[in-house]
Amino acid sequence: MRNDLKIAPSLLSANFANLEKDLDQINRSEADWLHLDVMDGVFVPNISFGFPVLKAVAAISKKPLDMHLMIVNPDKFISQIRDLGTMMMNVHYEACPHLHRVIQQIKEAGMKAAVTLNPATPVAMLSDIIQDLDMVLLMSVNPGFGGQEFIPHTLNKIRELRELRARSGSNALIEIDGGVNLQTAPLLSEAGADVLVAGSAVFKAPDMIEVIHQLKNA
Ligand SMILES: O=C(CO)[C@@H](O)[C@H](O)COP(=O)(O)O
Repeated sequence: MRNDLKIAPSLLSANFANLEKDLDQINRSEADWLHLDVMDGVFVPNISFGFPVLKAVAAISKKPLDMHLMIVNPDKFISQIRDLGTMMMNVHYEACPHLHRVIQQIKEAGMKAAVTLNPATPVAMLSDIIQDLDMVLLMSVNPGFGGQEFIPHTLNKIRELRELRARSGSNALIEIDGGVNLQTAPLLSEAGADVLVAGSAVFKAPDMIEVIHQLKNA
């Protein structure tokens, strides 16, 4: 069994009427990071939460913040994201025509930098940037909503990404987001994922702390 698999619960599936209670469970769990999905209604067909909520969450989260920006022009918000105490800033390949510049700006701001790929974007698109990345996030559903079904082709993409990573000498972690649960987590772990994001599998469970423990041991 691996002992290095990281779990990042996605707040999108939390009870927004009682965020403090849900965050207390995450704080007391074996979760490694807290995953925060910011949506703008333009890049994805949904709107989630913005800076007022992020500030309140950052103030009580004891887990490092893994910020997933599903927005156009994410470079406009780098300093505001950094000021929240963000550990990792994820931007979408599909949203950044000047990706190299954005990655450098994120790192200069003192955060780790990650690039996210939508399900239809090939891993090969990262061949000229992977050496600069701390992480690659592969979407295993189309971004915008929690509770969707896992796209099995993601398993092939993980294997391709591992090959690209090895060829380029990159240390980028591989994170998977969408449809992660107790059935898919062992497959993802075996394929070589380093970080699993789980929304509904965690926040809709009767015992969040126990589910996180089980995912961690997938
Ligand atoms: O980025 C997203 C959705 O766009 C995810 O982070 C979801 O929040 C994952 O939810 P589940 O598929 O685990 O319910």
